[in-house]
Amino acid sequence: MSKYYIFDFDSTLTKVEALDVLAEITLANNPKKEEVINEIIKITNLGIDGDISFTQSLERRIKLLNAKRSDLNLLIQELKKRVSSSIERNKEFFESYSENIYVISAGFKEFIIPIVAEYNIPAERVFANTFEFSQDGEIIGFDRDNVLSVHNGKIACLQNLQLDGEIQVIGDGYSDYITKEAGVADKFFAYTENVQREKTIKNADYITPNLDEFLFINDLPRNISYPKNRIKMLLLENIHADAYEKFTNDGFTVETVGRSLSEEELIEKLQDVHVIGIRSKTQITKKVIENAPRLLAVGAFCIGTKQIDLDACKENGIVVFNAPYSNTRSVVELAIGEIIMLMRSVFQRSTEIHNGEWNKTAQGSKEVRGKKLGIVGYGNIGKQLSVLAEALGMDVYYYDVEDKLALGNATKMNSLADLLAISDVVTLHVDDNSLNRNYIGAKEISQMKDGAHLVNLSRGFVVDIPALTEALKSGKLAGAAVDVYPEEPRKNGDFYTDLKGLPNVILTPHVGGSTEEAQRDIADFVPGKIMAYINSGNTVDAVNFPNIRLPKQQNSHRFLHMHKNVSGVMANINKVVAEFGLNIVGQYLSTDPKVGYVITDVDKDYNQDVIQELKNVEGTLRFRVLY
Ligand SMILES: NC(=O)c1ccc[n+]([C@@H]2O[C@H](COP(=O)([O-])OP(=O)(O)OC[C@H]3O[C@@H](n4cnc5c(N)ncnc54)[C@H](O)[C@@H]3O)[C@@H](O)[C@H]2O)c1
Ligand SMILES: O=C(O)[C@H](O)COP(=O)(O)O
Repeated sequence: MSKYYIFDFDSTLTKVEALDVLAEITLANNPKKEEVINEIIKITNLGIDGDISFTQSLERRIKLLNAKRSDLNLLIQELKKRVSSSIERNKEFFESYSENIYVISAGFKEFIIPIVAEYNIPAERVFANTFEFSQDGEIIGFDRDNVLSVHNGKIACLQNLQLDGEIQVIGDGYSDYITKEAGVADKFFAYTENVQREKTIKNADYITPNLDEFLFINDLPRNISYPKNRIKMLLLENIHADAYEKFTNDGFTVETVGRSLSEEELIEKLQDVHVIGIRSKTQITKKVIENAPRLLAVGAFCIGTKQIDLDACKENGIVVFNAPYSNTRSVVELAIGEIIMLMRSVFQRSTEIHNGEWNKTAQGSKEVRGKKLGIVGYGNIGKQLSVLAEALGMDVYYYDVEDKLALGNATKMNSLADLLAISDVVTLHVDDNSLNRNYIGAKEISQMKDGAHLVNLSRGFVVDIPALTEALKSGKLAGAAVDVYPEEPRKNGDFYTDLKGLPNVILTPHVGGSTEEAQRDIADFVPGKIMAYINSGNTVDAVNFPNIRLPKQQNSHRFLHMHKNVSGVMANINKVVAEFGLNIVGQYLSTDPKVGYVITDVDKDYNQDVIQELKNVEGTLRFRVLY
């Protein structure tokens, strides 16, 4: 049986209502422009929702528009720029199915025909109103004999067409969904790419957030193999709103949760999730990974990735990304601030005055200039801190397990003990490697100068808290600043640490990287990496997977094959490809000792059975097709 696809024009094929755009043009120099445009939009919506008769809505708008024939040229130019994105990228469908596509609109042929002509829809398959012009070219009305100029005109139009086959109507408003109710359409698709109208959605057989989804449901030729709206993302722990916006703007479906989830909660939530975004609290364990059937990628919207079982991800073909640089400056600035606050006992003085006590004293209050700063861990944060601390006049010393080049005048120390012995302030910036558990304990503290200060902005488990508490109580250490704790709560609320109430101890709730700048930057960086992977297979900057930067896909289908790095897999993949006679236009491979990632670009025409055969290759972890 033939199928006919009946498209609405305004807000479906185009992002906008054409008469609203015409109003923008004709009222450009009118001082009451905003007022009139709002009135026109109000009338348009009343008509679309069926709250006033369509003829009434048309009459009222045309009067307010005050447009001329010459304005239509500008309108057409404008509308060409505002064709719906997913319509634009699926020209192939319109070209191959032209005979089955009709545009039925309560808009006007004068601007619809030139727009849809570019999509291979000829004028004879466009059903719409026509304007009436005065002798000097003013739009003064419309052809009232046209069925589309009256209420429920689309029903009459479809009846007159007498199409023999299944009729699918795609549109965004009342006049579209009513065709199904009237029995002249078999299916109604609510098109929500540009507007989401409650009533339209309620009356739909399917909701299609874009044309990709419509084409997917109908198994029609399309530009994207799998509609992005079907790819679900879950963002936890208050990830900056920019990330939500980036993903949704690209068409993905995104859910956000303001806190971290437990293992059980994660497993329940992840059943239909393709990408999860977390920060430092959420534990992505092996059990979570093994119970997340659709998971393709994990985004750590922070630096640390120890909360993620990277090996389990790798073994399941799940790619992990993080943001290694975005929040480093924020940590450094906090460290500098805390070092100064500690050495001046500012928090003690502040607490006293909050408690009603005036204690003006210089005792125990020192400048940082000329003092020795010991940086443990000379990585991205340690190095930046080194430069800033020197600018303040501090003598910088550092210790790192790796060979790290000294920046500025910093002095490299050969052992932790030597660094601890020389420093007035010791600041910890080691990575979240579990070997660093209790790295600074009673022994290390005893190696520090009497009256020194300790700052920990790295990970809570790096410092033995009972030992630190004891050293602060005994006066061995003059003060400490702690931002991270061995156990941190999943959400804001009650919290206890033994360090509570000790004088000259600055306690912050893991906010070293929590600045607007850092969070915004992370929300730009990580989604960029994730989308590059989901949309084109790139694994550049992945933390657990072979990194590969792929060339742009050119008129080809892309097979992404992740497999165990065991002998014979590549040979078997290429054997399958050869058996199916596929023409390879590009092939790229990257491996690490455990996994291989091979990307094969093939000509567009191929036997679909090859996909199952490639999935069956022994050692396959995951297989995706992109086009
Ligand atoms: N408080 C926060 O909000 C916050 C924000 C960002 C980063 N962090 C944490 O800060 C730490 C540093 O981050 P980074 O981006 O600079 O990491 P990085 O990986 O760039 O640098 C860490 C450095 O520590 C060194 N190192 C590791 N173990 C060591 C040891 N036992 N002794 C001496 N050196 C050792 C490494 O060789 C490396 O040079 C990480 O633990 C990170 O998770 C905390
Ligand atoms: O790993 C990090 O980047 C820091 O610990 C910050 O983590 P957060 O995003 O959970 O604050």
